Amino acid sequence: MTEHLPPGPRGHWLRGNLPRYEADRLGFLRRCQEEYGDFCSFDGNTVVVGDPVAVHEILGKTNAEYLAEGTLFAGGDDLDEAAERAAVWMAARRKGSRGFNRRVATAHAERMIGMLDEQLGRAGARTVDVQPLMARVSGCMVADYCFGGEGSALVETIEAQVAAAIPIMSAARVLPRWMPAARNRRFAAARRRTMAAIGGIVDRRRALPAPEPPRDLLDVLLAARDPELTQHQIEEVLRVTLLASYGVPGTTLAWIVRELSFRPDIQARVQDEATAWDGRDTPPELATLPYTEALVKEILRAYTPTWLMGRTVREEVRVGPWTLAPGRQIMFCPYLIHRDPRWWDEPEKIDPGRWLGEKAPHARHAYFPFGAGPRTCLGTHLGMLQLTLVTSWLARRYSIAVETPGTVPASPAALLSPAGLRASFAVREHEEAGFVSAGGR
Ligand code: HEM
Repeated sequence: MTEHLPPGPRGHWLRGNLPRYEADRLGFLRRCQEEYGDFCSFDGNTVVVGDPVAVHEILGKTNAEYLAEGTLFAGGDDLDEAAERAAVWMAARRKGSRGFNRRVATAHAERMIGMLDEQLGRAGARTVDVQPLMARVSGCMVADYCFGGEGSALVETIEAQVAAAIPIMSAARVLPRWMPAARNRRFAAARRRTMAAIGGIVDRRRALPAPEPPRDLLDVLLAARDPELTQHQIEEVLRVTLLASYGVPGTTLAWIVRELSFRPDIQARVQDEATAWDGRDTPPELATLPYTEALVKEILRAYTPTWLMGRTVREEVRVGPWTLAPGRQIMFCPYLIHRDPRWWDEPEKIDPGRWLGEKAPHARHAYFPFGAGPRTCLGTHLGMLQLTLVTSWLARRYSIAVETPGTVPASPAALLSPAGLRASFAVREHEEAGFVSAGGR
């Protein structure tokens, strides 16, 4: 078959569409869709897909016709080498996914509210930047999930690696990894430190008797049998988990903070559910927080942290009416699909209630904050649990004062975050006693 790419804006003769994209990423993608429809060439190498059914099909064929390896906009990756990396990861992922079980998640849930209290306690009465604060909370949570109490020693190392990865992940012009650019060198050094820290914890834990039941993801990975996971597989599952979830729930929490303070009606309903729970030793069951969970789903719709995703074509494929050659990049924007009036009623309105009806509030495949297909998020259940419980506890225990909540712009970089959101968190008088848990106070 001959390649047949969709049309798209011509752009500058040398720099293509990058300058206009960089000036207003979401606006540019939206305008492309309005002008060219659901399939549009960003440049001669990257195709933007806006049709949710086509996106779902692409995600479903990942590892076969498409690869999740590779970075957005980057062309010329070695496809065989990327497919090899995908196969190694999938073998580790299959075994590692056993560590994402209900028992480990429940034990972790009992500790995570204490982590939120600790971080907010450090902020005291000061007005602080919400995004980094909540990123730290989510970093502490994932480190705890992976390593229990030992995780806290790793939080700053991971934070440094994420900081080194952001300029690479959010850039629209990608430099090959072998290029000795400062940002690539910083990333490589941070990655070496992360791997050394993870390897050290795995070695120490391996030398100890295995606890029953397993307390965290590392315990589960070390206990895997028939066959056992290799050291490399264990370290890969931990590395990918730490990086994939570092900051993603935190970004969502930052948007939730904004929404709770911006919308007293929503805050009141979340508080009602939170205060109906009278246990102080165990976190509430998710089933008792339907409105809070609906708010989390709604925020993940309207402010999807992973606002832009992509795949690399591995074999010649047909995408809608177009034919793409191996090596082409596909890009799709969950943010735009989640706000498209063809698939949603009143998509610009934040309405948790839309999730409380019998029927899904959207057209088929038009909601995918956790991705889909064989590379879907491993922490979907855990992420929902973390976000719902932390939101409930935030609304119950803290009075939040946000500076200018209505004017916070969405900043689409590596993640979609509320740029410049600042707030203070004061403990409500009747909540002074706080939550009592093993990992908390
Ligand atoms: C707000 C919460 C979260 C959101 C919105 C989210 C979203 C995502 C998305 C969109 C992907 C890419 C999926 C794809 O390419 O199809 C992903 C991958 C992943 N997520 Fe999450 N995530 C969240 C929380 C978590 C948590 C709490 C963990 C684990 C502790 C986690 C672990 C992972 C892993 C390991 C992958 C890589 C999967 C692979 O490549 O095979 N995520 N996540």
